[in-house]
Amino acid sequence: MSALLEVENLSAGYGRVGVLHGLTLAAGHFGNVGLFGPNGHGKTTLLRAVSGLLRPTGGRIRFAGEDIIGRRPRDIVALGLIHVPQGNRLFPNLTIGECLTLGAHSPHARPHEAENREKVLKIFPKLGERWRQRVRTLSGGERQMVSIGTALMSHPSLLILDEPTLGLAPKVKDELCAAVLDISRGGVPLIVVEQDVEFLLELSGHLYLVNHGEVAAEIKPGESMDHGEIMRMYFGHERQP
Ligand SMILES: Nc1ncnc2c1ncn2[C@@H]1O[C@H](COP(=O)(O)OP(=O)(O)OP(=O)(O)O)[C@@H](O)[C@H]1O
Repeated sequence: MSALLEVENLSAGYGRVGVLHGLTLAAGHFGNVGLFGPNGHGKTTLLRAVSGLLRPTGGRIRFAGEDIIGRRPRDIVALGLIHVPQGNRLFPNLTIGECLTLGAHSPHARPHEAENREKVLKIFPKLGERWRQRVRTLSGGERQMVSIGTALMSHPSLLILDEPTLGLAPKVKDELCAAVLDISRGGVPLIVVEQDVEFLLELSGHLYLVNHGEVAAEIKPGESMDHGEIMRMYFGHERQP
């Protein structure tokens, strides 16, 4: 089966500082993909290049069979590749309802607005209960639900989540992880960056370790590496990142 997203020999960076050095990976052919690795080694840079927010200096990115390097982010969104970046990027004065409606703005998403709204409110019932509440008054966990809900309204064929549980309290994190698993069961393939490898293993059997701007290791479905083995690969010995 050919991959939905193919990244080949990708180089990218900021000014004269190179961050990605010939990174190659594929996603969307075995289901979900998990990315992990030390902080500052290029995961976010990779995702920004894939979604058109950063122009790579070399290599190829293909999505659904099309070369997407040089395309505008909004054209990449129109192809169904949706990226939820790290941190709070919502408009603070919009209500939850307005954010979700904005998510369905593109011509590709509009025909599916009602069906996607129903899905989002099933996954995150709280968003329906708080429909008219402004984003600036929401907790971190609730904002993350709005971000992911808005992305689902964009009718993704591949959804990228960059550290969706960053900075959340354990109980809220568990709720959000359960919602992400729910989304994946609904048939949308995911690429998820997370430091919590246990969660990534629950989500996917296909993981990439990104280190120094390259793929340092790939764990393919069926290789069934356990958490301890992955930690040894990561650190040379067993411990949490
Ligand atoms: N806008 C920017 N300008 C200059 N350097 C940047 C910029 N954004 C990121 N970098 C640098 O690029 C390198 C890779 O950062 P990146 O955010 O891709 O790493 P990461 O693996 O996603 O880390 P984390 O897990 O902490 O999010 C870091 O050294 C970072 O300081």
